[in-house]
Amino acid sequence: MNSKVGTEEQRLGPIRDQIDALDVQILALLTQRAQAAQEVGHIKGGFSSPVFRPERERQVVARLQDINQGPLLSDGIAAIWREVMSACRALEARQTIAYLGPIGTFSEQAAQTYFGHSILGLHCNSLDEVFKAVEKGAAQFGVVPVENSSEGAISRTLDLLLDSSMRISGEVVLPIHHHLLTKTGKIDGVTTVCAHAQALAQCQQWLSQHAPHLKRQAVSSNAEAARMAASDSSVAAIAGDPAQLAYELQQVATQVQDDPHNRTRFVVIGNYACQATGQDQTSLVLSVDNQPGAVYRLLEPLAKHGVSMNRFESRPARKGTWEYHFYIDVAGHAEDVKVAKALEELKTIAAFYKNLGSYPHSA
Ligand SMILES: C=C(O[C@@H]1C=C(C(=O)O)C=C[C@H]1O)C(=O)O
Repeated sequence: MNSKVGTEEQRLGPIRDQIDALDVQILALLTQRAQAAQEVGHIKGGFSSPVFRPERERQVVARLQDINQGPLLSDGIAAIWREVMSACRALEARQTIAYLGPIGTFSEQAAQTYFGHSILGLHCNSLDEVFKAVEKGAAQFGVVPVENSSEGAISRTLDLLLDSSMRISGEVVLPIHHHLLTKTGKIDGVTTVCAHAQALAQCQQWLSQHAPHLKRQAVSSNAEAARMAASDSSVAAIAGDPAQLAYELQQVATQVQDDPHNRTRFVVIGNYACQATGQDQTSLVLSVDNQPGAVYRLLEPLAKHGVSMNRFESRPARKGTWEYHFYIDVAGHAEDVKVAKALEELKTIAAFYKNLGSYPHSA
């Protein structure tokens, strides 16, 4: 039979029938999966154990990516199962996730990318509020930005991580593309460009070159800037796709961030201690006495035990002296043998030592 015979509709018809039949089978299997998740929920309920197990979800996805033979791509498998697990998890108990609001922030996108869409979002006005919401139990987890590839560390998050009792249980990296947005897509009559201070900094060269006459005003979030632009025709916002969609704005200019590869790393904070997956990272805060060679000695145990360092960041200790806290991410879980040995030695060397948590590393 010549498969090229017939009109487009005639040829698509049987394939669509096949897809419809497959969807019914997928739904039947998803229903069984959801029932199994409900059973897990009942058992966990009896033991009062946590609903969300990031390391288990990581393993579910990794195993499927491993056996996948295509044509679905690995990213596609991750995206599909993220939502499947999110919906199944919500049957155990819908998780409340705190992040910097309002609707349309990159933090919201990060939360949805990490937890899927079957969550309750708790919109906070500041990073401090996100930490408070999780600390007092109003949310099970929070999602906060920790570093940007153009602008470096989000210092408020680093300070809050140091002071709070929350631990890190996950991370998610998002590409950050900013647009210049107004209600009409035109710039006439606009006098002020609003955005979060971080976004203004990430777009400063573009603004100086293309819109030097606009007054730059920092506001609490890019989404807040978008909300303002939607109601005030003298305001343009710098914000991303989620905010543009949420506030029905038009692009005056697309991708105005100075670095086309601009990315932000977010961490998931909560009370949960992740078990090892074999692909983990551990975040530490350390300080040393102000002596020659102190930082060198601090890093020696890592080198000695073959533990690689993924990040090294310093931040003033805020004591009025020239002392610093070092935020160090190392590869591996704190319970991996070589990491455990290195950390034991680090503890004896460091003037201050805090383990922020071990969690599945986002590749
Ligand atoms: C089903 C479980 O609970 C949650 C849902 C999961 C899923 O749908 O695969 C996996 C881990 C948990 O976040 C479990 O703990 O196994």
